[in-house]
Amino acid sequence: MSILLVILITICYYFLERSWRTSKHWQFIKDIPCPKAYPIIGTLKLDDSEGLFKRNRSRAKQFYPIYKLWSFNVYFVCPLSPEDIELVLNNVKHNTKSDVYHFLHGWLGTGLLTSSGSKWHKRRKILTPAFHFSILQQFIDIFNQETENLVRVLEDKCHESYIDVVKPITDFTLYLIGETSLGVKLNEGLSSGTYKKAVYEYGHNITYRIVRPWFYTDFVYSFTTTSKSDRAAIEVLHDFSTKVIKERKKLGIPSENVSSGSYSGKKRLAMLDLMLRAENEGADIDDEGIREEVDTFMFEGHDTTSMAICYALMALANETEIQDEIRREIQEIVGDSLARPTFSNLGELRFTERCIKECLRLYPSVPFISRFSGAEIRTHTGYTIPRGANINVHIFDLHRSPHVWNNPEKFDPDRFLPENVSKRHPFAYLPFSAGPRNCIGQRFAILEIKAALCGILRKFKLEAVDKPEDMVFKSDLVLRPAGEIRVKFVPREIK
Ligand code: HEM
Repeated sequence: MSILLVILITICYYFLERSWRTSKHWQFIKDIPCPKAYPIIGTLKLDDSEGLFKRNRSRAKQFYPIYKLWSFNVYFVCPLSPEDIELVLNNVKHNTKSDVYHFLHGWLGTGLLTSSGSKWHKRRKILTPAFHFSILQQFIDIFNQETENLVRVLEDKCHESYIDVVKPITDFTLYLIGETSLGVKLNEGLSSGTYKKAVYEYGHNITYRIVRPWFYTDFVYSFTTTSKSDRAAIEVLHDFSTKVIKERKKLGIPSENVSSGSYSGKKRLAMLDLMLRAENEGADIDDEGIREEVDTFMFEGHDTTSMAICYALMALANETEIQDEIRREIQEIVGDSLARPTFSNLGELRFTERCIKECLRLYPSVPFISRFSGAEIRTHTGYTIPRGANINVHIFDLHRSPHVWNNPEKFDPDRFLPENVSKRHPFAYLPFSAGPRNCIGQRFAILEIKAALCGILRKFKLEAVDKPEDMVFKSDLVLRPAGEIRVKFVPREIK
């Protein structure tokens, strides 16, 4: 019996391997370099999230400018040079997200981040006005108010030898996205702690699934304990977003105040209000669609900025001169009093902005994105990526590539002086991605990070506890640390 089973398995293996090796896809990608591969399982490694993060970094070093990964009949091509990445991101033909985004559908449905085709196009058109300059300007008071609340939380804890900044900063960014884009106070009655826990759980499970191609099919995956934990997380996440929408609806559908240049020519509204009014006016969005976008924006709008601020605090604690220079700029533009920065003050903080850009280079909150090629791509390195390929863009590797950046590990905000930017390839720096599917919230994010740094650096001197070279990351939906992000906060005398 067991001999028969071995023969059967061997025959299956033989035919699987043969059909993959003779497939059209393999003919295109076979010459693209790849790590050591075995029959059938290919380059498969059952890494945990820390291991996967580390392994991807060493693959990028070893295989610049391009490599592939494959296992069974699933494969990913990973271009690493700005020239090849531009071919992928700057072409509407490759606008569709790859197979791995499918793992987010249970939570985010097909909202703006995960949708494609005409659905994505219509939603992007509805939502773009929610990030207009005039809307951001209206948010400045909320940014300042929440920053003051955050500073109070840090003051309460600053006698300790360090603060793990992840919790207070994530609360800050979550409350901020709630109050601005969603128009709801998340710190009042809604339990954001369970929401954050569910986000971590879901992200963790995605890495587990990514490295196991036999779980790419929903049916097979649905029998796993990880899938059970996904379902529990989704229940919490959807319960939270449903309550947010309910809270907002209690305040009534936004009125039809006439003004120009916005969705259907009316007054500019923040994200959730805009969608509620769009639904009310018969636009192509229903309750389910609104929930998808609330889930998408609540996640994209808080976890990304939270990580950006946390790493910025850690990096600046290790760069005392640069920290002082930012403080001098804030003092000059906003003043040394407790005066709240205005919208235009924040715009004028040019050195601070260069530092934020440098933080996002070294610590891109979204370290990895992925696309589905809608047409053949002839790379600059002479390979052809076939139509229908999953293409991974590792932003983290691009930003730390010695082929692209001099002394890439060094913190140097001067890289973002206009004269230096103009010497670089436009796709060398992509914290917010680029092309038609770039980040819709990037101006919001920069403004938020500036407001937070302005409030914190005026009140505290940051001292290093964790060093950049000691940071251990894990593969997740955002650039998450494996442990804490520790910074010492020393109160300053403010005149
Ligand atoms: C430092 C902060 C942020 C970073 C680094 C960041 C980065 C990115 C990146 C790299 C993408 C492309 C994702 C992909 O192609 O799969 C993206 C898309 C997106 N981001 Fe952000 N993001 C940030 C903040 C925000 C904020 C504050 C919001 C909302 C308020 C937001 C909402 C979105 C949405 C909805 C998309 C999908 C856009 C589309 O496909 O049309 N992001 N972001």
